[in-house]
Amino acid sequence: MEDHHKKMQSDSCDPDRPTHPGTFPTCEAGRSDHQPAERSVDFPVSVVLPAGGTGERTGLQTPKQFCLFMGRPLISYTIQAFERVSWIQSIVVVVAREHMDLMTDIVQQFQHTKVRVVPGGSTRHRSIYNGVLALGEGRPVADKPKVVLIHDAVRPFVEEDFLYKIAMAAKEQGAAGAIRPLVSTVIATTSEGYLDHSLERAKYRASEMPQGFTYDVIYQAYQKCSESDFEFGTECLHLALQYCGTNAKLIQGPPTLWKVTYKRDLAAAESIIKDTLSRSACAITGGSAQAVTLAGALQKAVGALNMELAVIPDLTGENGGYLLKDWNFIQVSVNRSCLSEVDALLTDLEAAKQALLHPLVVILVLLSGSDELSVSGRAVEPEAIMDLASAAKLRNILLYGIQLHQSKDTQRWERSVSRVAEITSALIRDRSPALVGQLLQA
Ligand SMILES: Nc1ccn([C@@H]2O[C@H](COP(=O)(O)OP(=O)(O)OP(=O)(O)O)[C@@H](O)[C@H]2O)c(=O)n1
Ligand SMILES: O=P(O)(O)OC[C@@H](O)[C@@H](O)[C@@H](O)CO
Repeated sequence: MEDHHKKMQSDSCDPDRPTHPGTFPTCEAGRSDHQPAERSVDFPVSVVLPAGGTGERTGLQTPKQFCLFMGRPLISYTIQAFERVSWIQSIVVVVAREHMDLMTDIVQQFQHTKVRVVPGGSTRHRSIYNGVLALGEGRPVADKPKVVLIHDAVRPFVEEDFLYKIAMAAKEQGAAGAIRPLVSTVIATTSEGYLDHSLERAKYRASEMPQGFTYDVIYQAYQKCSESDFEFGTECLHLALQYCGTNAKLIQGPPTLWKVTYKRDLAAAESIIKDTLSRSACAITGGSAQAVTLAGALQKAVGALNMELAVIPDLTGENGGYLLKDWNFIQVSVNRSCLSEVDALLTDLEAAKQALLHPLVVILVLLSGSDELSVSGRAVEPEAIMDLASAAKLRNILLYGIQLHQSKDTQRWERSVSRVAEITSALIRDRSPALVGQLLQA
């Protein structure tokens, strides 16, 4: 993680770790071909993302929702998780007044759609209420959402499937909420700090997010609740029951619904998202027999490292879809035009805008000692790769090089391919800035 944006305090979200550029997707995105089944929702659904807190429990100056993971703030991933859902019409992000400009910049920088930014309040409930009011103010009843999903902005790992369940239950029941089994037992303490009693854990659940409400229920609940509720309350479902007599439907959600609260959660979130980025890659061979053979061997070797490798000759026709599916590309080359092939790939990637939301990895795997290459007689100049990599970095693309040597000795060849696979996997997983532009030897 790293500190956000020029406007924020100069504070790294994780002073122990170097900051590095780049961005990454919402965890559930994985590959953008990971498209959940299209669902039809025949009523308008809007979202309120409370993001007006200070993140005090992280111990950082920068509020956790603005902490950067490879160049992109946490809240941008949460927004994307909702933006990708076709049946969600609008998203209201509620931030502290002093962060309104920052949040507007984030919306513009990462080209978020459907998003409105409104000022929060001194407590979470006040912020949520401001968001609910923003959904309805100045709009005729017909334009108000039927269902409002409320979700902490610091819970970036949310899937469409579960949002659908909550939205449908909220429509039917008036209110619905995510729950998870308790990990620890809940106890009550005496004023002197001794045990008063403990609750039977099996009878209780942790209330998580997202929650869903019909607009009328959540609006009325906030209209009727007390100042004490606004000041000290933490549970919207309770307000629906207390002030609207609406008993929320409770739905057990996946463990990924957890809330980023402490500093360790930031590290966990980054690790999960980096893992999502690293699960697949696309090898482009140019069609040459030697490159296809090498790519096939590489596909098998990275498969053993739990990475899925698609092998295609080029990115024309249907294969162009890979530009929008993947974030890791391996240009397998055996001839002297390898840098022009890489340059063409970089141009295609920039046109596809995949690097807007997260850093792309491009690895040139260069087979030297092959017939074509020996004919050209020219090895690739490391400086040329570095120059290309410097230009790519400006487009949020991390370019690396790996060179291996053709060998007729089967064992030596297999060892080389295995090393290429290990280096490739490490480069994709770590996205290290230090190795950008290097031509590593396998
Ligand atoms: N006045 C507030 C307080 C909190 N929140 C939001 O409510 C969500 C859950 O709250 P929490 O995890 O408590 O966030 P913080 O209040 O920022 O954390 P802390 O209590 O550690 O300061 C967060 O997205 C937070 O930004 C909000 O919109 N307005
Ligand atoms: O109390 P915090 O503001 O840290 O977090 C809010 C949580 O309490 C809330 O998200 C769930 O418990 C569901 O209401």
